[in-house]
Amino acid sequence: MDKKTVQVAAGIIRNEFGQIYLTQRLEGQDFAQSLEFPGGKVDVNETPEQALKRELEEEVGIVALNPVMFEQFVFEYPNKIIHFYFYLISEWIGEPFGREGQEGFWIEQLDLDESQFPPANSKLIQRLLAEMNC
Ligand SMILES: Nc1nc2c([nH]c(=O)n2[C@H]2C[C@H](O)[C@@H](COP(=O)(O)OP(=O)(O)OP(=O)(O)O)O2)c(=O)[nH]1
Ligand SMILES: [Mg+2]
Repeated sequence: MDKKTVQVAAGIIRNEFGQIYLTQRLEGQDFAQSLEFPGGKVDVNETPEQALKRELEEEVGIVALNPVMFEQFVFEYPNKIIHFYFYLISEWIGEPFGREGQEGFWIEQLDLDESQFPPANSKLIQRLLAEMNC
């Protein structure tokens, strides 16, 4: 059977101190306990940016302002293919929190650790780390 392809939009929420807001995936979700950039699947009739804004309200309770496309890529998992849209969010309304009961916290960009994320995130994490080393 062909693998299904889904689109996922997620936000790299970065504050004025250069810290990034991460959440931890919940038990029962795929990649449970992995860290993630908040976000989720793009619904039908939705653009990735609309999905991003909806997911960030639902998951971490913020209204994202002026999201900037950071990276898009396709990653093939054993059971599905995901087209990712990662946006950088530097402006928002509200204070992010784990609105669905998940853990959430701020981390220094330099302290990102790809081993704590799902495999699809590796290159993105490397890019964010490299930004800090130039
Ligand atoms: N949000 C997010 N998802 C990621 C990241 N890395 C990664 O591989 N994923 C995968 C995990 C999931 O298979 C998929 C995102 O789907 P999701 O479970 O967040 O979707 P959703 O919020 O719409 O949740 P649901 O309603 O389907 O439960 O992308 C990431 O950094 N952020
Ligand atoms: Mg999600």
